[in-house]
Amino acid sequence: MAFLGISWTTIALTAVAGYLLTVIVRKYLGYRRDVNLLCKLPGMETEFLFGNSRQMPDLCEAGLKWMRENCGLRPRISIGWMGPFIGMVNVVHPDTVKVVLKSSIPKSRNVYQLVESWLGQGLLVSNGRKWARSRRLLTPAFHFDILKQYLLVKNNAAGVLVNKMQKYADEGEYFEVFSDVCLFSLDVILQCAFSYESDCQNVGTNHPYIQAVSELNELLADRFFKFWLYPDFLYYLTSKGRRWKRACNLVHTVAEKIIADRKQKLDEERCAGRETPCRDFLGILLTAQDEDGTGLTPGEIRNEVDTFLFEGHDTTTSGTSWILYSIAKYSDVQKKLHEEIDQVFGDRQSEDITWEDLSCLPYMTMVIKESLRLNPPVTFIQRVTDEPVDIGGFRIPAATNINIIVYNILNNPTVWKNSQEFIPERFSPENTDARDPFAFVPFSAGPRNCIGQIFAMNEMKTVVARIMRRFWLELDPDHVVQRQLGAVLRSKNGIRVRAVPRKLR
Ligand code: HEM
Repeated sequence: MAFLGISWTTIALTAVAGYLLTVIVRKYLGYRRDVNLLCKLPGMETEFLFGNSRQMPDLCEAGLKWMRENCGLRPRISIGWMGPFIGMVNVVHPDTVKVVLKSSIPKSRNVYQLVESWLGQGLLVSNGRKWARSRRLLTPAFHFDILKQYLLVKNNAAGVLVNKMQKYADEGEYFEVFSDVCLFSLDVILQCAFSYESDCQNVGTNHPYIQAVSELNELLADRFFKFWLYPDFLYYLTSKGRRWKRACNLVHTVAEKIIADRKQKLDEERCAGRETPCRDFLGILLTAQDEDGTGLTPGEIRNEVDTFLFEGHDTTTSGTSWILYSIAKYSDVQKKLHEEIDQVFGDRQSEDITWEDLSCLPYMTMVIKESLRLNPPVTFIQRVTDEPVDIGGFRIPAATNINIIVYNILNNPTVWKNSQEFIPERFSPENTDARDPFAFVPFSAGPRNCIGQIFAMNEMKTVVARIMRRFWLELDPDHVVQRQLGAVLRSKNGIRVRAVPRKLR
């Protein structure tokens, strides 16, 4: 069969080829239009084929300096190119950050997919309706009444840390802060999230569950900067990918067992008519329900428990460690802190921090905020536009990655005068009032802000107050601390301090 002498097969193939060509041309024109829009943004010179991807000197002090310098040159918005084709918009000023954080622009798959095999579609990773439902069901777990009862856990865990520090102090030794603070934070979150008494502060890093979590953190930081290992199927072919899988399995098995045990207990209580309202995080997760009575599935509960463990442990470790570092570095700040603590404690014997104490520590709160500003645990957040959006006077096309560079926002020299100086008074009420709230975003802001912000602030205040009650901290003068970017901001070579009992000074 033929039409005007041309076979139907030829006609069909020509039509398909024409259609494909049209699609390709339209895609290309769309791509050119988007690139032209992005090219209007200020940016650094690019390198052939590599774009700007090879220009950051390192992930330590030199890299941070480079980030600050670039922010000084382009203090609102800029474009960076990963290779020749992928444009990334960087927002570093309250005016531009605000547009992104206040919106519902979703999280980018690029970065968050790396943790999906561990955390699943938990609160940190999910988007849209799934995220909104989880956020609504989980918010009651952070009600003040619940946070109040966590204070006992935090005090007990801080007591273990302080006693450890006492031993170092008795021997007059400098010790590395980060690892002990990490065990403390893990102890707190394991008890609060899982009701899991791990004794990890005494067992140390040998506990299999703790080893697996710290291995996952280490592997995540390593993979984060190796974008060629982003596809899971490639990563799992490597030995690190196989280690990641093993560690994920172990963490999931432990979490599932704890959840099952707790569920069984709840069922038994219910059958025996001894049911009491659930006041803790895991209990709330197990009993949370939508209006139609649907609760979270076992998989969803595990994802949330894993999410809170991850978000609630490494971040507070980083935050607390950098606070202790700043206190040890600035002796005038430390003196003022001691004065405030002494006033709050009066002649009380107990070293426990009460709920009321937490709101009577204004200077400590300023010190914590200033430390979070200079050394934010989370340095970077990523979103991807789902439709065109206007930011800072520029049209940003759909499907563009937006980097909210938290570190640069908090160190932006056009927003923070003498930005590299440690000045807690920046956060006094009179200095805060005039500042745009989106200038200070260590916990992010807007609908996807940190749900654990108050939990974290309470934890940091409690442990720092307990340490300040007993000790004077000094930095090891022979140890130069090197900051390092990763899943959180940590120290490449640790933070070494000496704790001197205050009564001996
Ligand atoms: C100093 C400590 C902390 C800092 C600096 C911090 C910072 C942040 C930041 C910047 C985000 C936004 C991340 C993004 O958009 O990708 C976030 C989200 C989140 N944080 Fe925190 N965080 C801290 C402690 C905690 C704690 C203790 C918990 C839990 C107990 C927690 C749970 C979460 C969760 C679940 C999210 C996702 C919220 C959502 O998307 O709805 N964080 N945190």
